[in-house]
Amino acid sequence: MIIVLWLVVALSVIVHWFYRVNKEYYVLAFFARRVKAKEGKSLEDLAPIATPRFFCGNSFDLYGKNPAEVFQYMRDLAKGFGRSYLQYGMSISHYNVIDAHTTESILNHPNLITKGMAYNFLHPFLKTGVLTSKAKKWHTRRGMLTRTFHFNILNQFQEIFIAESLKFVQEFEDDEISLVSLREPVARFTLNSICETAMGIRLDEMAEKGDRYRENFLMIDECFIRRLRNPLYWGDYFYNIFVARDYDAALKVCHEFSSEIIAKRRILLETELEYRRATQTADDDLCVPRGKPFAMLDTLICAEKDGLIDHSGICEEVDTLVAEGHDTTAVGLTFGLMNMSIYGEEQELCYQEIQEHIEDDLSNLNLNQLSKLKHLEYFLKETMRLYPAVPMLARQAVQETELPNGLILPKCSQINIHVFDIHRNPKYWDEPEEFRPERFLPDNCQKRHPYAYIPFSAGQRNCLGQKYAMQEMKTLLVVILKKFKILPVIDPKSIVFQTGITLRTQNEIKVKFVKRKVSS
Ligand code: HEM
Repeated sequence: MIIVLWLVVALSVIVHWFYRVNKEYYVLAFFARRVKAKEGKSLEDLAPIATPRFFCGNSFDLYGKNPAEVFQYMRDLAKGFGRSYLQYGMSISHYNVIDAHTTESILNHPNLITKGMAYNFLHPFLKTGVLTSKAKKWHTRRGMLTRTFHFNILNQFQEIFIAESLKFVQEFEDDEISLVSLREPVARFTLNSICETAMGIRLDEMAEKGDRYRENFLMIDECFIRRLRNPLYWGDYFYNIFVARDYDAALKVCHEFSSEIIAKRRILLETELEYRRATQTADDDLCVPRGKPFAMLDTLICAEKDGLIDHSGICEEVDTLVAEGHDTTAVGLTFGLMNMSIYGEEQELCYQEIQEHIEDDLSNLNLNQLSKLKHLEYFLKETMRLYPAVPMLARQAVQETELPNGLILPKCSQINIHVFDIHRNPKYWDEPEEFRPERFLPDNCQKRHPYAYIPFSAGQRNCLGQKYAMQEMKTLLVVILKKFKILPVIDPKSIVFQTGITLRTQNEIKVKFVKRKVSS
């Protein structure tokens, strides 16, 4: 009897304690500190909480799901709530944002510049380069790289984009009709382009190594999603014990590829600098581009000579630029070509515009001429609306942070900005699933919230390569459209998306290239 009494007392103490603690913490999610609402506001009105799948808050909601199911799960939550919502898992609160107003306040908030936890999953690959680094390191690296995306430098890259685009079409020129599975040739084009422009190295002699890099890059993508789905692998401890070794070989291939590029460029740059020293005038700065294309990598090597970065820092940035610079544009081009095939009338408009502004002899094609292709620009923008290469951005609160909407995020809160859902949110887009490039005519953009369209993110940590990306994508499309008519093979409704580092699909995206008749 006494034991039962003691048990009842102990139970009431626990329940009482549980209740008290639970006001601050979401106990079942392993003590996740709760998000609060500013006085006078209701938390439920500001952000509903997603119902957990298991008893530990939302910790295991993604567990056991395949990449397509993870993608669909996030879309279902966004559709179900129709507004930004909260989750609690593994002692952390997660704020999922699907509206433009909140996105604007987050991307411009001084406390929210640090990237979210998901970027830690990229550390074994990219370490802490500009994409993943924080605080002062990020600031220095960002400053260093920003100058390398200057208009004059991008204009010098045009010759390379044209040459690589011609190489791309050459593969299909012998046949009247080619059935093209886009992933491989498009990713080869974008990898060749980033290596030759930003790194100053042609992959011709390293073609086989480039192929292996791309294969192994996909393995790293698989590792990313494996960590995302299983919260036990969010931290490094269990990841290092149970998972890391499965990806050692893939990481080694990718790191060796970038190291070889750096070693080759060091030799080429030294030869170039020796020549410059011999012909130097009094006010010449050796490390400022003069006439010849100056690779972005050269800026980093020169900064190393000034003690601003070391060899491992250069490796981080090369890994980041090669990965980010080839994979994202490959996604954009794949969906761009798919949309050209599906929307024949839009393709024809782009083709007519190209014929009007761009000569068949492409040697004079430059940035000014590309800027005349307005319809092509709207076409690409609409493609990136429906198929954003980076479907989710993540940030974390380095300290307790109050947002303008009245939500108070505790320290370490994770913020996921679901670009995919914002881009299809009916609040900003009429019939969001429809492909309509005219949405981007200047008049049609005026009334839209500027953060309803953020394929390149926005604010301080926006994409450094967005002009580069548009230039590269437009050039390949110009060259392809001049040579081929593109016909559809797949129905866009059949596409099964997958979560990955960038937007992935379960199905192969294919089109048909039909040779255009040469007009006499
Ligand atoms: C269609 C092509 C591209 C898309 C859609 C895209 C998108 C993005 C987005 C959304 C971010 C922000 C990521 C975040 O906040 O977490 C980003 C960052 C970045 N992008 Fe891109 N990108 C593209 C192409 C490129 C290219 C070609 C390069 C380089 C040549 C590049 C270099 C970078 C870098 C260095 C960052 C990190 C910026 C920072 O954190 O300060 N991107 N990109």
